[in-house]
Amino acid sequence: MTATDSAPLRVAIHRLRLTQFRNHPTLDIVTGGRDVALIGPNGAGKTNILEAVSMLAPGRGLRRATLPELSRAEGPGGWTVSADLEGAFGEAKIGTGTEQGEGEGGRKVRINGANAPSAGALSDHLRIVWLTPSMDGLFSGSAGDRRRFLDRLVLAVDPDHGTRVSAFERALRSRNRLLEEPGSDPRWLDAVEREVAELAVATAAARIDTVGRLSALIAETRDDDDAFPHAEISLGGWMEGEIEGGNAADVEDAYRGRLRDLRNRDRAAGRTIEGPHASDLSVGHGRKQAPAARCSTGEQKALLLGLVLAHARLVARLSGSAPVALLDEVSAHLDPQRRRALYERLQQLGSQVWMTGADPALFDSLPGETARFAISSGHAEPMQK
Ligand SMILES: Nc1ncnc2c1ncn2[C@@H]1O[C@H](COP(=O)(O)OP(=O)(O)OP(=O)(O)O)[C@@H](O)[C@H]1O
Repeated sequence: MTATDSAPLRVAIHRLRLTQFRNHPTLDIVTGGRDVALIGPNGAGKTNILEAVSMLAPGRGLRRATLPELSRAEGPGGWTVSADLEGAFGEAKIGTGTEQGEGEGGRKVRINGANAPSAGALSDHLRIVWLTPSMDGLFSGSAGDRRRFLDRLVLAVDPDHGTRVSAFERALRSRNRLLEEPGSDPRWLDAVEREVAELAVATAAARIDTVGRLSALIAETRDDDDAFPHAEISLGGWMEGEIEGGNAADVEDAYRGRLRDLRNRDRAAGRTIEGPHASDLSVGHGRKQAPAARCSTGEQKALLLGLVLAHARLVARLSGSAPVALLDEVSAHLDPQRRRALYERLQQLGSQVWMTGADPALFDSLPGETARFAISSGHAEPMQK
């Protein structure tokens, strides 16, 4: 850590309870605030537990599942996840879930026994970051996957971002529908385009803010001998360029003008072609001065880890508390030196780390005390080292 970082507070989950979540009818894990290793064969339900923890943050969780998908297929419908924490405000109890038959509606959130207005309130108590095998192809995959990855980074910093992006996507869908309707009233289109433009600029501005802060932190802490190479990141898109060079209200007006001018083209395409829903996060390998997509598989993995670590540090710096880090199957794909470097980095930050793996030996070289559990459907059996 640099001198500019005051030590972030460790916020740890001391006890996690699930009911009717994926393959777990019930589950009770007492961690004592230590790092956690979830060990078990394929299909035991390890990732499901990390996914349950990820629901203790705003947004859709680490698999982007719908709420009904989370409830146990053989169960009555509805699910809950709750946790006892020790952190920023001393002890806290937070929980979320859906009730039987209400899976399609919103999820409920409870904090210290009272209903909270939205999932955003969870961020006052806990921030969460994660790394999963599905993120491996991020740099060579679709721009949409990178946007969703970026939106997740923004959400961990700015809890309102999820609502903003959802509202923007809803407004875009309304515009696309209106364009399709023959003879739709242009005044309706004007009104919807005003909303689209406002939400588009707010979405792009929040992304630019996080990318700017993350780039600055990476530049400030960069070390060319690091096990995790530094990434060079930027956002590409018409609107992003305009916002960086000008003022948000002007960009909103300009975008509204473009939407009006391009109605016929968008009508023919059946969608709105331009806007932040078409932007891309570009990532380069700083030391090699090469686009990430052109790096080897191992280099891409190290780059992604470096990015996730830098983001965890940014979250800690901005919120004052270290995020809980969920690492799904990360150990199995790293050489022992990098594995150790990753844990040490997260420990320095103060993060409670939740890891999964099929082989207990993967966790033998971990510094610090780790609570190990043998996982099977509905059971978490404490294990000795
Ligand atoms: N809604 C659901 N209801 C019941 N079971 C489910 C539900 N969703 C997923 N499962 C089951 O959960 C199991 C997968 O759990 P999970 O992905 O957590 O496994 P894992 O222990 O991480 O395995 P791996 O090591 O292969 O990644 C599968 O057997 C799957 O069929």
